[in-house]
Amino acid sequence: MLKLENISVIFNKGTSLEKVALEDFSSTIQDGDFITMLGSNGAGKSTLFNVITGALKPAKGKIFLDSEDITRQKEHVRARYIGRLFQNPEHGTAPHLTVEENLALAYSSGKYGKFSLAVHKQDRAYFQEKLKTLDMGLEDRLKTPIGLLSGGQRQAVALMMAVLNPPKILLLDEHTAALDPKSAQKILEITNELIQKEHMTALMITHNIQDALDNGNRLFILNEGKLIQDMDFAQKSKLKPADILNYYAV
Ligand SMILES: Nc1ncnc2c1ncn2[C@@H]1O[C@H](COP(=O)(O)OP(=O)(O)OP(=O)(O)O)[C@@H](O)[C@H]1O
Repeated sequence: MLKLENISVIFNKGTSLEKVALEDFSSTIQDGDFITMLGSNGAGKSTLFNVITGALKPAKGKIFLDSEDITRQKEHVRARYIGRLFQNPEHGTAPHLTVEENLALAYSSGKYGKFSLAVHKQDRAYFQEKLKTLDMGLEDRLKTPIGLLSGGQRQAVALMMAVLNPPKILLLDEHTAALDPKSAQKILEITNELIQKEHMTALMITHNIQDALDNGNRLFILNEGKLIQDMDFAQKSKLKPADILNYYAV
């Protein structure tokens, strides 16, 4: 369980550029929840992710993981149980390193406690087996520099890197937005499969209303730093994209 209690984030406090990015944000996220998140540009969605990962310290409020207060816990410590994927598949992968070296980097940090490019024989077999489940032929591209892959292929590897040591919490920050519709659909399918198989708790930011309605068991809508809607599966299942538009800032 991840509990956010009265979280506020204020940028440039006390200056003419002061911006309240999150205001008294509270929510309890249950284990196994897959929450899709919508909201206007600047609503505070990425800020919320930054608070969860520890990249940003809130001005006010507390975060609990189960019963542990992690508000002051450093980002690198939280990285052991939080995975994050970004819009741009280039973010989080090293273009000049091969597919297997990128996977080794991600895997070694969790398994051996330090980053290493060395690809152990048994790990190579494990990477191949994992890539095969993507059904994109990537198991035959282990020696290809990742920068030579297409955006969709690269995002699939990035997703695999994020879950090689399955995190408790997976944060998806518009991770299909830069992909063509077919690749985006494929990555979403794989995302759903991995979340279920590894029993992860996930939050997914998207600007695609249909994707927000079709995926997950819960929907957050943010506006001006506040959680203005928190819908369960039954509530969101009744909605059509047009209904959601009413919640956007004009
Ligand atoms: N480092 C920062 N310094 C100052 N202001 C910031 C900073 N980061 C975010 N903001 C501001 O905080 C507000 C929330 O930004 P945030 O990136 O969380 O929005 P978002 O909902 O993710 O938007 P988008 O959909 O455009 O990605 C915005 O007004 C943004 O300009």
